This record gives sequence, C-alpha cells and structure tokens, in this order.
Amino acid sequence: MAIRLTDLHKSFGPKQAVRGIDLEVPRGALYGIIGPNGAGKSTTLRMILSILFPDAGEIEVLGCRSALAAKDRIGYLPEERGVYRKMSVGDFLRHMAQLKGVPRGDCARRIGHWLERVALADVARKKCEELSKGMQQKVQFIASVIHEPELLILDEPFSGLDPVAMRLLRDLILEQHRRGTTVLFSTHVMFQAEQLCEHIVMIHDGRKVLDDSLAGIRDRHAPRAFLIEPLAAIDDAAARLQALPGVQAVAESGRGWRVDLSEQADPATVLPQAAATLPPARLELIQPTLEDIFIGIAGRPATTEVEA
Ligand SMILES: Nc1ncnc2c1ncn2[C@@H]1O[C@H](COP(=O)(O)OP(=O)(O)OP(=O)(O)O)[C@@H](O)[C@H]1O
Repeated sequence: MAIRLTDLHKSFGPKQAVRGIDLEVPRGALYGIIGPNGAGKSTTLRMILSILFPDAGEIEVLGCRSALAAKDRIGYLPEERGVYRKMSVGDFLRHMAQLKGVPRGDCARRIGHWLERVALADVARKKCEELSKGMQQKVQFIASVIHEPELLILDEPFSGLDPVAMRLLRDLILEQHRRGTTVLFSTHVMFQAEQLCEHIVMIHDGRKVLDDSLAGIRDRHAPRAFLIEPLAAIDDAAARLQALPGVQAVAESGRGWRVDLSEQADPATVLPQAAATLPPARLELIQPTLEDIFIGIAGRPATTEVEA
C-alpha cells in the first residue's frame, strides 16, 4: 500500500472534521476523493502529509509511520495556492526542486522541460505575481512533480482553471499515473473524478461513505432513469408516460422526456411498456452520475456546504 489510514479522527474545537476514516491506497493507483465543501477531504489529505496531526488513528505513507520520513518521495499541490510572489518562476521552481533533493545540475533541464510541457516556456524570468491564477497553478503543479515523486497528492487541482488548462492538467495527471506514480486527488466537482479516476472514495460529513472502483460503483448503482424521444409528436405523451406503472417522474429533456423510475420498478419491464406507449426514435437508459449517487447516499446535492 502507498497509503494506509486506520480509524482517523480530527476535530477543530467542537467541529468533528474527520470521524473514523479507514483507507488503503495501493501503490500505483489513481484515487479520487470526492465530497462537498467541508466534507473533510483537505483535512484528511493534510493528515496524510503530516501537515496536521490526527487526534486518533494510524497513518502509514510509503511504508513510513509519517510522511515526514518520506517527504522527498511525495509531491503535493495544496488547495491554498502559494507561489513566492516576488520570486521569478525559474527561481521558485529551482528552490522547490532543490528542497525535494533534485541534483543542482539537473534543475535547469527539468524546469525547461516542464515549462515547455505546460506552454509556459516564456515565463521563466517573470515574477510569479505577474502570472494569472491559472498559470500560477500550473507552476505549482510543476513544483509538485519536478522531483518525480512516488506519491502525488493534489488538493482540488482543477479549481480556477479554464477548460483547456483543465484538460492539460488531466493529461499530465494521467501521465504521472502511467509512469507508476500513486496519485490521490480531491475534488468537490464529481464529474472531474468520473473523467479521471479508476477508484473513488466519497467523503460525507467526515465519514467515508463509498470506496470502490468506478466500474464497481456503476455495477452497484443501476440506472433508475431513461430518455425517450418519440418518433412523432404526441400531445399527451408526458401524461401517458407518467401513467405507466413504476414511473416516478417525467420531465421534458431535449426532443423527448427523461423518465425517472420508482425504487421498486424494473427498467426491463418499464422500457418496453414505454416503447409500446410512445414508439421511440430514441430510447436509452441514463447512467447515474456520481452526483446522483452522492445524493442517493447523502440525501442532498453535493455542492452545498455540509456542516454537522
Ligand atoms: N484549521 C481549521 N480550523 C477550524 N475548522 C477547520 C479547519 N480546517 C477545516 N476545518 C473545518 O473542518 C471541516 C472539514 O474541512 P475540510 O477543509 O477538510 O473540507 P473539504 O472537504 O476539504 O472542503 P473544501 O472542498 O471546501 O476544502 C469544515 O467544516 C471546516 O470548516
């Protein structure tokens, strides 16, 4: 295991931020920790990194009792972005690389290579404060990988990035994963985890509520809705669909309707009935998103602040 957490607890005054989290991340895995704002993701990551210390529980990182003993083998992109504003980008990256044990003679080559990769080859001499927020984030990502860590921990790596930068970062994270780095990242934007991860850990209110491969999650959370687009317009189509046994709700969607099923209904029974009622041009099951699954577990949308 790259990371092993056992019954981890952390409170801030009366606030129980993390309440009994167990987690095992195998070496080489790509894990996404998801959950709404305030769920306890950053607190968990900070405890893994020994930035915070748990009130109770055990932590093992890369075979060590503490991340401090393995710090040169770990890369970290913190949620609160922090480049040295007055330093040039090149000096900042040189400083970070040397802190992590990159040989002096190899720093310039690695920095040049990475700045090129993130399309920032021309900013090495600029002061960090002259860069946009997204550019600073790319620079900070470089700082987290320049020493070729075995374990890479990224706290909300996509926040504040435009779609092009987001895609670039996603590709770079996948590349790290392919070269064997264990990657653990957090996000409150669930589709980002769906796009990237093979394994999802969902945290809600300081507790782990889901820990499974994406494939396993899909198997366990069968579709509970379908989309139907009729061949021809029919006036009372929505009412006809709503009248079918097992249908909970019907809502207009594009050229047709989204039909949500009640808990007991079997899609294999309802779909043929819907097709007979409303001959379809298109009829397909809607896979639940992680967001839907989260709502199913937590009973509320994932984007709201969760407080105890
Ligand atoms: N240093 C601190 N002092 C007091 N309370 C804190 C501190 N750090 C976190 N908390 C509280 O602990 C809870 C969990 O916070 P945490 O930052 O771990 O959540 P998160 O899942 O990372 O959310 P976000 O995506 O908003 O960062 C929140 O209620 C937060 O207000």
